[in-house]
Amino acid sequence: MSGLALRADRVSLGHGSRSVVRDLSFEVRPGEVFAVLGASGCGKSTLLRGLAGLLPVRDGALYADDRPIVAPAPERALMFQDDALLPWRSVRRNVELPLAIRGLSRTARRRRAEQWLDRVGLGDQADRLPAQLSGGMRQRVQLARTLAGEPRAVLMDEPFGALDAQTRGAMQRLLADVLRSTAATVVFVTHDVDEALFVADRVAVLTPAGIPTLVDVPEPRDPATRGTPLVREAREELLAALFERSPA
Ligand SMILES: Nc1ncnc2c1ncn2[C@@H]1O[C@H](COP(=O)(O)OP(=O)(O)OP(=O)(O)O)[C@@H](O)[C@H]1O
Repeated sequence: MSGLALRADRVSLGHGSRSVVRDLSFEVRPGEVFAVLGASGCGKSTLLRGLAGLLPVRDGALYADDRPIVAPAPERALMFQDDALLPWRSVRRNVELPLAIRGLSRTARRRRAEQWLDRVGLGDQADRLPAQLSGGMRQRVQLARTLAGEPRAVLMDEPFGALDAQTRGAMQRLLADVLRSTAATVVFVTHDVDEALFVADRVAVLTPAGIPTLVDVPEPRDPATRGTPLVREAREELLAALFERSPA
């Protein structure tokens, strides 16, 4: 399984009569973790829905491996901030859901769900209901469910936005860890510059002009490099792009 190459070619997206994203172009390389930052309301979620195939493009095009994206597909999985688990199904049966859709046998589904729950540290919670878990644990179940389906691209919309700082840090480290074992391409929308600098290989700041500012992350997903001069420099660059000013 290889990660999908994703591409926006002068794409415009919107809601009703209103265009939100205009003339936007960028490429995400296979297997890359690509974070998207931008002012509130600039269209980050709209872009993610477009990449998921949930929102038709108005102009230009979005591509997955050079095929135009026109509808949702299991190879592109979306993970939200909101708790999207089914409350009446046990944790294990929630993780089994994408596997059932893919037609895996009952035994294979169960085995794969249990493996993924182990990987996110919830092997002993499989029989509980989502309401019996904390918010952080529920996000771990969502992560397991998203990755268990072996998508070639994972589209994450502020997945840790609702968590407290400590749980959020733990989730970022867990994500970095589990991504090592998948080849999936990840597009990660966040408000948090430091989160982007930790989880991503490259960060895009959406600007109204359509050409995002792109910043390479030095030593991604290595907690030891947080705060090093190179990372501080990348941080300054991102903040400058976000606030549309030149670096000091
Ligand atoms: N379903 C919808 N119908 C109508 N307008 C919408 C819809 N979803 C989003 N919008 C509008 O589109 C604009 C962009 O919204 P979007 O959620 O994509 O921005 P965002 O950058 O993700 O914002 P935030 O950082 O605050 O989450 C906003 O003005 C929003 O009100």
